[in-house]
Amino acid sequence: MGAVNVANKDINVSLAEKKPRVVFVLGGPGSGKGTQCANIVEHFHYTHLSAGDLLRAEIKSGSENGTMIQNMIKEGKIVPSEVTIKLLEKAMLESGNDKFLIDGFPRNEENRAAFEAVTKIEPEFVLFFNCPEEEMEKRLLSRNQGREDDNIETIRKRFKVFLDSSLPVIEYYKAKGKVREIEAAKPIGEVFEAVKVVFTPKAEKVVA
Ligand SMILES: Nc1ncnc2c1ncn2[C@@H]1O[C@H](COP(=O)(O)OP(=O)(O)O)[C@@H](O)[C@H]1O
Ligand SMILES: Nc1ccn([C@@H]2O[C@H](COP(=O)(O)OP(=O)(O)O)[C@@H](O)[C@H]2O)c(=O)n1
Ligand SMILES: [Mg+2]
Repeated sequence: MGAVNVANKDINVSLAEKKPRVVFVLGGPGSGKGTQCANIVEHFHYTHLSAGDLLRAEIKSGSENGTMIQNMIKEGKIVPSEVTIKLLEKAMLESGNDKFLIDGFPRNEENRAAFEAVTKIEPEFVLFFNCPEEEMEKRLLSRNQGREDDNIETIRKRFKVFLDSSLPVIEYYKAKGKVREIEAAKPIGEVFEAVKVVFTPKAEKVVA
């Protein structure tokens, strides 16, 4: 235990020193977070860290937390932030980059407060993909990535968790003027046009 704590403290200290730039990418399940993050990486050279992908990799790695994470994902529940934040911190340090898209995190108040307390990082802004449930449901049911949570029963639970726990986090950042909202129920290219505007520096926008 002692060694683990020392290692975590070191990670927190070196992340705080690096002061990475962070954009949180939020939106309901199937709103297009992962798809748009891939486009943003290509054009704006951020490193994409999906909390869900990191948790799924942790299950595959055979970690001692694997079974707990797998059960929570199957139920659409949010994994304790201690687990998710450790994975995010490790990935940030290993990447060597200094700007990150953190996709699917923070998903509840506990995620948000713990990340802030542990890393001392405030997001530059929050990119919020707003999409009607009906459209998200259609997309998830045809995603075809073999995910154990893309079935109608789990999807309904994830929608409820989004409304009850994740929307309040978006409201929290709205009150701070940090939310950049995108209408996500359009074709992928059109959504990305709106995303580009958010990421393009203001001076360049005037010239263009
Ligand atoms: N604008 C869009 N229009 C139609 N389908 C989309 C759009 N954006 C993403 N998709 C598809 O919807 C599914 C969910 O997208 P994904 O990016 O994985 O969303 P999220 O990460 O928010 O759950 C994927 O199969 C993806 O190809
Ligand atoms: N911050 C997070 C992100 C995801 N997760 C879990 O991982 C699942 C899938 O997350 P995801 O971001 O890959 O899902 P999508 O919104 O991309 O469809 C969630 O339903 C949660 O069970 C979590 O517990 N905590
Ligand atoms: Mg995703």
